[in-house]
Amino acid sequence: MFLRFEKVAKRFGDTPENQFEVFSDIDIDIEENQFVSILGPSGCGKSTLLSMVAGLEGISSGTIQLEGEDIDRPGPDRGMVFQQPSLFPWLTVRENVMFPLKKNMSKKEAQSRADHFLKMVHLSKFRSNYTYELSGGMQQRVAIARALAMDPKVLLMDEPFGALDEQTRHILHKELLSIWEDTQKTILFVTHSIQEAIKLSDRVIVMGTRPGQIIADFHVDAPRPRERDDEYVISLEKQVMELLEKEINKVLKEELDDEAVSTS
Ligand SMILES: Nc1ncnc2c1ncn2[C@@H]1O[C@H](COP(=O)(O)OP(=O)(O)OP(=O)(O)O)[C@@H](O)[C@H]1O
Repeated sequence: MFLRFEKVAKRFGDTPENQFEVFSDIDIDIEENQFVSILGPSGCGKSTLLSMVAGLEGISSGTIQLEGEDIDRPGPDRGMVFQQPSLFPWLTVRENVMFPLKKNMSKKEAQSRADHFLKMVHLSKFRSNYTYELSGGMQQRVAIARALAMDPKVLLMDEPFGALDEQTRHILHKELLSIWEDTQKTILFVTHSIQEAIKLSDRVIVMGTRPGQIIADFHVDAPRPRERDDEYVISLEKQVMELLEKEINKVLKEELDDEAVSTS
């Protein structure tokens, strides 16, 4: 299997008294080139799971393997895109994309690689601009180009379009799908949007909470581009919504109960 999660658990806290388990027994098998989204109520551990694949967060027990190798640290085979593009404002667009490349190749090679990926995200004209001169959507495209330029095997995206307006998000959905088709990357994509997950992905994994676990794994069996008024899409949206609503209500109820105890 290309990317395999086996009995993965995450606990925070360093003493038995303050330890809490975000999730346990997470098993997921992801094939190469698959586009997989992860949905779930706030706090169920979506970002933590992605950070563990990135090697930024330790694994408490279980294993995550990429092509049979245990993941235990960050590496160039995994590229991450966050909700905030986190670019260097003192560098130009091109220099931002070149930045992580310079360690492994000559300046000339890094430049030509950066230009290739800036073309892919339609930002060639802006390569000499500073990133603060760009809109939020354009900055996110720079972050995507930067992650792709490292030629990772897996692209990890944590709510990459969450802070963007609907129109920009729509454009970037189209761009991301076209990049995915061209580059054949495996994508793991965290989102809060059911529509976004169904529109983009081959699979939609739904996480529940308390305890964190996988409660559903939908294979989206519809050709792209997917229209929102397509009957299949509507029915899948409804199924996912019902599941998520139950989980969100569970979280709300626990939070209200906790509040009642702490104020009584
Ligand atoms: N470094 C940390 N130390 C302690 N607890 C943490 C740490 N990082 C995350 N948590 C906790 O772990 C749980 C899962 O957090 P995480 O951010 O992964 O959830 P999420 O599903 O991505 O949430 P959201 O949808 O709101 O972004 C939360 O209760 C959070 O408070």
